[in-house]
Amino acid sequence: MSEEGKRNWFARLKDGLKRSSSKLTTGIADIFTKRRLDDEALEEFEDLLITSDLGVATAAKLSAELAKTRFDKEVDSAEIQEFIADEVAKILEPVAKPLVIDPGKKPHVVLVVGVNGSGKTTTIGKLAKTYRDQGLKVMMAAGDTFRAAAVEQLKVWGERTGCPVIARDAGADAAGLAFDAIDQAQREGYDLLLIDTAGRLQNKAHLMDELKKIVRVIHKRDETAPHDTLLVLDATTGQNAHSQVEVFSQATDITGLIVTKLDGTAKGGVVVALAEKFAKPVHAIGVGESAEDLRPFEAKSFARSLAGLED
Ligand SMILES: Nc1nc2c(ncn2[C@@H]2O[C@H](COP(=O)(O)OP(=O)(O)OP(=O)(O)O)[C@@H](O)[C@H]2O)c(=O)[nH]1
Repeated sequence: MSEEGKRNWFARLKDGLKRSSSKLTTGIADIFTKRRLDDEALEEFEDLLITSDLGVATAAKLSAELAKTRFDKEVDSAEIQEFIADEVAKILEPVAKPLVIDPGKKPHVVLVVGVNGSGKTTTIGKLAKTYRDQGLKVMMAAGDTFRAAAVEQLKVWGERTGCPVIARDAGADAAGLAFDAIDQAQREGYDLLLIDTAGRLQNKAHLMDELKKIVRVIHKRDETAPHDTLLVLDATTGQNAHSQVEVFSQATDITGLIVTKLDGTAKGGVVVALAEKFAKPVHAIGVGESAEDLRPFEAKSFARSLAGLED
C-alpha cells in the first residue's frame, strides 16, 4: 500500500475508532491531570479500561503493569496513552493475522457465520472485492436462504465486484446450496468460494445444528473444506461478542474473526478483550459500509487509534 494509501487508511481507522478512543482519552485526561500514581488512581484507571470494554483480565493486567514501573511517580495523560498503545499492541500482535488464501485449493472455501445483522453479507462483498482486486477468481454463494433480501443483497455485491453469485430460491436448503457451489467452483476453476449463511443467534440450538449440517455437507464435497470458517462480529454488541465466540466455536471450527462496525461504536475495546480471552486470529476489521471499509487488522495501528494517538 502506498504511503498515501496507508495514511488514508489510518485516517479512516482513527476516524472509525473515534468514539472508542475519545471515551478512553477523555477518561485518561480526567484521571491523570498531573497526578501522582497512587492506589486510587490505579483503581480509576482499571475501572476506565473495563468500561471501555477491554475486559476485566486486560484491565487488571495493564493496571499491574503500570504500577510496576510508575507507582508513586508523577504521570500525565500523554504517557498513559502511549503506555496503553504499547500494552494493547502486545496483546493484539499474536492475533493480527491476514486471511491467507491457498492457491493450491481450487477453490479455497471460506464459510462466513454470525448473528443476524452482524455484517456477514457486506463483509463477504468486501472480501470478494479485496481478492478479486488481487487477481483471484472469486465466487460467492448466497447461503442465507432464509432471508430473501439477503440473496438480492449478495447479488448486488456480485454486480459491484464482478464476481458470480450462486443462489437458490428463498427457503432452499443451505447445505445443498453450499455443496452445489463447491461443485461448480471446482468445475470452473475458481480460486476462492465465499459462502454466506443466515444470521443465527447463538442461543438457538436448532440453528447451530443447521450450521453443523452445512459443514458436514461441505466436507462431503471436499473433506478439507471449509478451509476457513469466519465469525463476523458486530463491535457495537460489546460484551455479547464473548458468548458469540464461545457458542459458535462449539458448533463449528471458527478459524478467525472479522470485527465490523467499529466506526459506529464506543466499544472497539472489545477486540482487545476477545484477543486476551480467545486468542482467535482477527483477519480484518470493518469501519464503514463501502467495499473499501474492510482492511487487514494491524495491531499497532489499531492500538494507537484506540489510545487516541497518531500512527
Ligand atoms: N457502519 C457500518 N455498517 C456496516 C459495517 N458492516 C456492515 N454494516 C451494515 O450493517 C447492516 C447489516 O449488514 P449485513 O451484511 O446485511 O449483515 P448480515 O450479517 O448479512 O445480516 P443477516 O443476513 O440479517 O444476518 C447493513 O446495513 C450493512 O451496511 C461496518 O463495518 N460499518
